[in-house]
Amino acid sequence: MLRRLRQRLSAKNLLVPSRARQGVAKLAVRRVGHTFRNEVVALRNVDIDVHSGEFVCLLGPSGCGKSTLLYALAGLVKPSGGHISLDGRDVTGPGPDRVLMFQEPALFPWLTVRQNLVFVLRGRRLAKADAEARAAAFIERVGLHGFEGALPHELSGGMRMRVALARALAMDPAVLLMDEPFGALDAQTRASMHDLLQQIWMRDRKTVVFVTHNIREALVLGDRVVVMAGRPGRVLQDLEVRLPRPRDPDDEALVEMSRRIRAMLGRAELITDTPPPIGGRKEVADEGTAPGEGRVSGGAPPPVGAGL
Ligand SMILES: Nc1ncnc2c1ncn2[C@@H]1O[C@H](COP(=O)(O)OP(=O)(O)OP(=O)(O)O)[C@@H](O)[C@H]1O
Repeated sequence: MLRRLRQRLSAKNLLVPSRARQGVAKLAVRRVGHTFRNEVVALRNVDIDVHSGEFVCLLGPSGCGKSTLLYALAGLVKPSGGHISLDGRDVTGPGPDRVLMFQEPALFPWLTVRQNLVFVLRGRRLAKADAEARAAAFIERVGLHGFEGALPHELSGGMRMRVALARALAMDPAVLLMDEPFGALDAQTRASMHDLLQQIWMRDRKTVVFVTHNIREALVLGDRVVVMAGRPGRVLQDLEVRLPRPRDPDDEALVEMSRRIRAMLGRAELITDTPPPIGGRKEVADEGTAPGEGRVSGGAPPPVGAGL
């Protein structure tokens, strides 16, 4: 009882509403809205600032507009309202300052690990020797030393994702945009990718926007977790995670935080413009809990007394 209370109190101090920060944001999202085919309101009035060196997770159930927002940041979707700027310049399309990573590593199957990296670096006009050296450094960084000559089909799913991460980092974008990149990996491989990404981020402090529907993944990785809800897609809360790194998904405070976010999402389910789609939808997962526990599904009653 006392332990639970202590957990709750510490989670309350470690997960707080984000404060407005001084200085120009690296990425500024202002009143962004997007409607598909004049009928699906994927985003409404979204305001987010991402500062240099921040790791921001966009968290929410399927269909709440996370990917639409990420693609708008990438310049692949032109929002129907509002605007987005990067380093003070309007985002009007894709550019080399942003690299987007998907669940699929999207490697060239006929090229080796080294060649996959060198190819994109040469495409960015790096001299051959520089591209080779940079590729070698980033292959080492993701723990694939010794696999430079391997073809993608000779690697496991986790190793292929490491190659995709090495390639994205080697391009040195101003912002790395990640769309559920570890969603297709098994739990153990995903945990090792979380460790790797945390380790790399602690060293490089790259600006990252990471989409997920997994609450613990967001809390393990994010400096901030922007909690979104659907129908229409909107920001519910922008939270700062004050847990020290590296983070453990089974840390008691983190588990308590995930309960609070799940409760918040449960309450938001009851406040929507339109009914949920027929046939249900992907739930927000709170990994590490027993089956059925820790998930938000359509219309679930909100847990009591877990408000932020
Ligand atoms: N090209 C499109 N045309 C029409 N509607 C779309 C299109 N892309 C997305 N939508 C709709 O916009 C809404 C937001 O979709 P989006 O993919 O951004 O959500 P999401 O939160 O990323 O979901 P998921 O986690 O399942 O990827 C959904 O209702 C979706 O059906």
